[in-house]
Amino acid sequence: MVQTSTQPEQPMQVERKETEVLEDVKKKSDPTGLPFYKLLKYADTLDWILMALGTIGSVVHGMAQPVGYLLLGKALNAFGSRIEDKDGMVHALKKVVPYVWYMAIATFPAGILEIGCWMYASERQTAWIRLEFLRSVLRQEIGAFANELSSGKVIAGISTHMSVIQDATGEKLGHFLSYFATFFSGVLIAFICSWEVSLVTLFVVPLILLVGATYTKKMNAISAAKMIYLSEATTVVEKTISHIKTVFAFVGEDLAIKSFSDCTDKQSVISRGEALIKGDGTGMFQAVTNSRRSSGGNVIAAVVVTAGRSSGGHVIAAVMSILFGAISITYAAPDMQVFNQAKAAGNEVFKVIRRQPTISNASGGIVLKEIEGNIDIRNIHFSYPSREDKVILQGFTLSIPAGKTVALVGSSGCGKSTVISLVARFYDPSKGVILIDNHNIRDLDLKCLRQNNGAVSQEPSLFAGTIKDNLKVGNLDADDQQIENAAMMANAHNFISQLPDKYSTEVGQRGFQLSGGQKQRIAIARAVLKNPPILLLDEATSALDSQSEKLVQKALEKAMQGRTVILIAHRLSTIVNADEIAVVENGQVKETGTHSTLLDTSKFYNSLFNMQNIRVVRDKRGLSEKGAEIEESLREDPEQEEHEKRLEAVHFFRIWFGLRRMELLKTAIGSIAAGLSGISKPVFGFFIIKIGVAYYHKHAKREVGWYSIAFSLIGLLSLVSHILQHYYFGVVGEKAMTNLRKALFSGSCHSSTV
Ligand SMILES: Nc1ncnc2c1ncn2[C@@H]1O[C@H](COP(=O)(O)OP(=O)(O)OP(=O)(O)O)[C@@H](O)[C@H]1O
Repeated sequence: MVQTSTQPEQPMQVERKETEVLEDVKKKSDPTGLPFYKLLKYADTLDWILMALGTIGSVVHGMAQPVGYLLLGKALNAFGSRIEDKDGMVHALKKVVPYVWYMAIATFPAGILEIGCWMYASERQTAWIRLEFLRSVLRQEIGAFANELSSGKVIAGISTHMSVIQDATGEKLGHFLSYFATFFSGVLIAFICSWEVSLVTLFVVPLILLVGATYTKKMNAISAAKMIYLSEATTVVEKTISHIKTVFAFVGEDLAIKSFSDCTDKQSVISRGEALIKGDGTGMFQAVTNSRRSSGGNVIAAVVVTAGRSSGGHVIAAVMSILFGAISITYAAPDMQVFNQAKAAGNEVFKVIRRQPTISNASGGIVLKEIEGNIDIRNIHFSYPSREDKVILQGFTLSIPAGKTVALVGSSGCGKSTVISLVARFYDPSKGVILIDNHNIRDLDLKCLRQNNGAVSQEPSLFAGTIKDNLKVGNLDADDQQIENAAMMANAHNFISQLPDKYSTEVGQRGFQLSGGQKQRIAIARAVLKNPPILLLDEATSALDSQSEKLVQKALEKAMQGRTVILIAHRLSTIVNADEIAVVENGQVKETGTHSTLLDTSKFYNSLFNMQNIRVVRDKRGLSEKGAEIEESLREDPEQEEHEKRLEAVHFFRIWFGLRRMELLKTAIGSIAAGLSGISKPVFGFFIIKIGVAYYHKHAKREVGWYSIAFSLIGLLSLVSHILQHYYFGVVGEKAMTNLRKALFSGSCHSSTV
């Protein structure tokens, strides 16, 4: 059973076994990803300059640490070699102190350059990628949106994926370079201080790289899969919210939450693996670097010092520079994870950017100055790309002379709307041609074709914004008078004038705050404002009551005058005046004629007419539009606001209270482990100083040996604590996120019913 917010106390049972999900991961993830440099594809000259400055900042910032160890080594020498001579010690220290100041002064602007330049450059580049992504999405053919470009994928692409790319190509890249600068400058300084000790210490580096490579490979696959599951979860949310009324009407909240939970559960399973790999990886890094600090390396250092080949301070500087250089590479490991995520995200995003639409709306093709509106549909065969086996049109032929109105009738699903989609060239037929003014529409410029088509569809689609914004979609240059005239023609002006803000009234997401009939009248007004020679009306009056329908019908008749119209309507009253009516059956035009001729010749048309005469009598009883309905829906409810605030608070606390006792125990263990990991660092520092000073003592080798054993034990403890810290916090963090997502999602699903 899947946990929902209504049953938060029930344990989440992950139905899929871990192996099953990881198999899925292998199938879904593209192990190659996108080469990282391709993420910088949109960098212009200014970006490259910013990145160069950022690199300088990162390198200087990164070098500060080993330079600091060098200075520490020099200070230790000043102490160690002049323990009895205080004046000499102070004199030697005075030589070192100015360099400490220089270093401090240099790191300040370096830090600013590192963060500022990288962040600004990545911000600029992702703005371009976002734009290209959106351009590409809007260039695609309609068919692509059924599958490849689902709304969830597009939203995840433009938001989640983009912020991962921005993070990786900005701040994280700066940090990454800084860590590597620490490593390389550390190695250089170490060799200058003592090449013998450096060589021994360097043995640790291949091990670190091996651990790093294994870690990166595993994280790669996981990052890609997480992206996919995140997109899936986003799609579920988008689908539910965009059809929230239907979800409520069919009590589909629990089903929606279950689908969402399935996605987040898969993500949880992956995240558990991720946390383990992260813990193992970080712990191994620590173990490998600490292994060098153990007895063997330090004893060799003691030999070098007692043999007089180097000073104690320089040996300490050499060891610390290489080790902390290697540790800084371990700090770069989480950045590498972000790079992997960015490569996976980039892969998804650039796939969309590179996608070539089968019907391109990029300029090209014949631009007709004026379209008369003769439409000739010849022997069209068509099936939808997502269901190629189901043939919708097979030999559909119809001629519509300019200025005439042809109505299509036929049983539901026979392909009437499909014909309209083909005339607007949302799809291309597999066989046959559609000619407009004797030009194959494939040869016409797509924008020109669509600018000359005005469509009002079965489901009028309005954008969030004002009524005026929505009307202006038809003609961006229209003035207020033209807008009002179009609204009058569509019988929309009256109800718009009664709204509180008239034409400036917000219609809400997808016109949520308007009734179906009002939305449809705005869509008609929008098409009228466009003033196209060809009108495609697909059930344009379907959402209107009989009284409004009559008024709109009159308006449409006016609007249809002088234009070529393809009209689809189930209500015959809408089509009786059409110049020609075509009866569609089995993807073909079976009969044509006027209303009166078809009543005699077509059995289908005749029975449709008789059926509707009965219904019209019934319909008349119940239908009436409530003018005040909208004002009511536009009014804000203070109690609702208060309730929402309370819900917000509840959902926030639910993130933590939703965690069961086991998770709290894990948090406690993770916290203790994190505390130990943190403590281990100053303890290491303490022993390093102890070892450094021991080099100057009589029994240097023995003392250094003991300290080194203590060092190894702390190293082991640090390994275990890092693994536990990352694993438990990773698991609990993911659980808390899952709880939050579910609480938010179920909150929005249930909010109207609570
Ligand atoms: N985007 C799509 N992908 C796959 N199949 C589709 C798509 N749109 C419609 N169809 C299918 O194509 C067939 C014809 O649909 P169409 O909308 O053209 O029918 P219609 O005659 O306009 O129906 P109605 O009168 O109910 O609106 C239907 O079987 C429908 O399921």
